[in-house]
Amino acid sequence: MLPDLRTAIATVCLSGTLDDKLAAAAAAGFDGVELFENDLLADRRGPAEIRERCAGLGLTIDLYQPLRDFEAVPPDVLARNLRRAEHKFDVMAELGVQTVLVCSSVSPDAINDDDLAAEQLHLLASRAAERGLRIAYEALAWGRFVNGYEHAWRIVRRAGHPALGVCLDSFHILSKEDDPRAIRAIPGEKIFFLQLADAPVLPMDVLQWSRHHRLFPGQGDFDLTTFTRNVLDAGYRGPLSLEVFNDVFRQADPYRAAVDARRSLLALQDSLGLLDVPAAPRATGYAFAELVGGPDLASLGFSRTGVHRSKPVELWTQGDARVLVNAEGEPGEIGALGIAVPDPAAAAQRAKVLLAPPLSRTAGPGEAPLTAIAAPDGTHVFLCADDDWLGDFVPTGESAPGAGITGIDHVALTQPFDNFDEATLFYRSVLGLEPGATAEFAAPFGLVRGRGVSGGVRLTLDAALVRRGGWAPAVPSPQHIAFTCTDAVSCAEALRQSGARLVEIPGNYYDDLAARTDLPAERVAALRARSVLYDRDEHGEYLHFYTELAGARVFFEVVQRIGGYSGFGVVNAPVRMAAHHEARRGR
Ligand SMILES: O=C(O)c1ccc(O)c(O)c1
Ligand SMILES: [Mg+2]
Repeated sequence: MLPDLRTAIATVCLSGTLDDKLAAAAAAGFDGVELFENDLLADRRGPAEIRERCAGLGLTIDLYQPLRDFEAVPPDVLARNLRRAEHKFDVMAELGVQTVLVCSSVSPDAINDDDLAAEQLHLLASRAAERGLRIAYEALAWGRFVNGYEHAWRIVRRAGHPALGVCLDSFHILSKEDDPRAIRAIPGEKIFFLQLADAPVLPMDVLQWSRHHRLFPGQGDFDLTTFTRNVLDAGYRGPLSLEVFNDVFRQADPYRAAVDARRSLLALQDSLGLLDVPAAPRATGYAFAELVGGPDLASLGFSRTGVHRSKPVELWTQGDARVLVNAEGEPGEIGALGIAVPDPAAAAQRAKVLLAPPLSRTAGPGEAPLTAIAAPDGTHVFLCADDDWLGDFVPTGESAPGAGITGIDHVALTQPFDNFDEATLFYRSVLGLEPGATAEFAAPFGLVRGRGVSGGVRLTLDAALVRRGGWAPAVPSPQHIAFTCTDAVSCAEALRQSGARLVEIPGNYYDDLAARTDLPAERVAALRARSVLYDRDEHGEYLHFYTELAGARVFFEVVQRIGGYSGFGVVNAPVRMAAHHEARRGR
């Protein structure tokens, strides 16, 4: 039997007043909350009223937090701390919450003495037990003397009180690279609470890292699956609770952030085998990419091979590259992606369980029923079987010779910065695309962060880290479709001949390329003559070139992968961005 674990979220994760947070947590389907003390203090309602409000929303209060700087102090400080704790116990009784979090002391009053810490926590636990309450002791990674979970557990064991246990927080444990396997040595009933947070690995001060950069599970670099499995192996059956301090989430619409949060726990439960959901689809490629408005595809060698039976949509093809051009909507952006999956119904069921917003679509008579969901950036994602959907297009019989484009390599979707991590988790959990390393590069208008996600299809997500003032272009950053070819130099040559508008790359780029690589001079000359960019990694090479902007928000790339090159030519992005800006402004 799979344990049916409850899910909770700390109110500190979400934006707004306490009521905004509670309503959002309930709407996203959480079972409970960790009530952060400051959220209570700022609320006009008394604890009993807040308890009622939570009950009305179907939420339990699973933890009251935090009680700070309690243990291992001189007698006069202890007396003050007990008085403070008694007051909190009164509040907890009214709130109907049983467990309070005590985080390891950071106080200058604290003494480095485990026996004293154990003795004072024992005293606190016995006061709590008199009221039917319990104490969960958590090692903060920056605790003055106690900053590792094994140390906190030693103190709890030494104290030996049934109302005293540990709270395990994945951030404090994984940020220090502590081995989570030792968690299995803790009896499950002594793990009173489990807090989950992911984070990008950042070599920085751990307190700052924790307070600004935590992420929901699946969005960062930590292995939450192995971590949580260890906790469950120990016998813990309490809630899976998110405690994520993040500057962006704290300003985001709490309803949206709560859904993102809940999706992260559903995906984690799935990775642990605890969720009844179809496995992530194994995408087999792009069925199509859909552009809104009409950029010129003929000059790229595409043929208009079909027109939709009932909608103002044309099908343009070249090799296996299929682009739909939709006449309806804001011109010049990527409106939709068609992803080919072996079992669209199963993929749709998974998307539903993982809270992907469904899009209602009307299929005309005889047309293929396609499931579509909305990605966080608004892109419509169609889950397609084989080529069924092609039957919705009436063939035109048109066929141009083509320019050597053979398929779709990747689609690059620019994200609003605030949705970057949400988008990564969406594509990862709903579609089973694995994120690659995050790269940052200096573009003409500031730092850009980018990340590929891939598995059967490749996508890149990028976002400007900040956008301020009126100097940077007001138009949203462009998106692009990258096509594959087998010979980038000859493809660029052919497209140039046929009048395609390709980006011209400055000579400085090639001078530098010759200086930093061992490429033969003729090869550099051939790249230079056609403005083809170059990159390589330990697996292979990447040759690529770009079209000018073909609408307000879109351009095309053509790429040739040689060997097992797995990147996206990110090093070359700033050169391309400068060229696009120049063209937009009028050289
Ligand atoms: O940053 C903090 O102070 C803090 C408080 C409570 C926690 O559970 C925690 O992990 C961190
Ligand atoms: Mg914590």
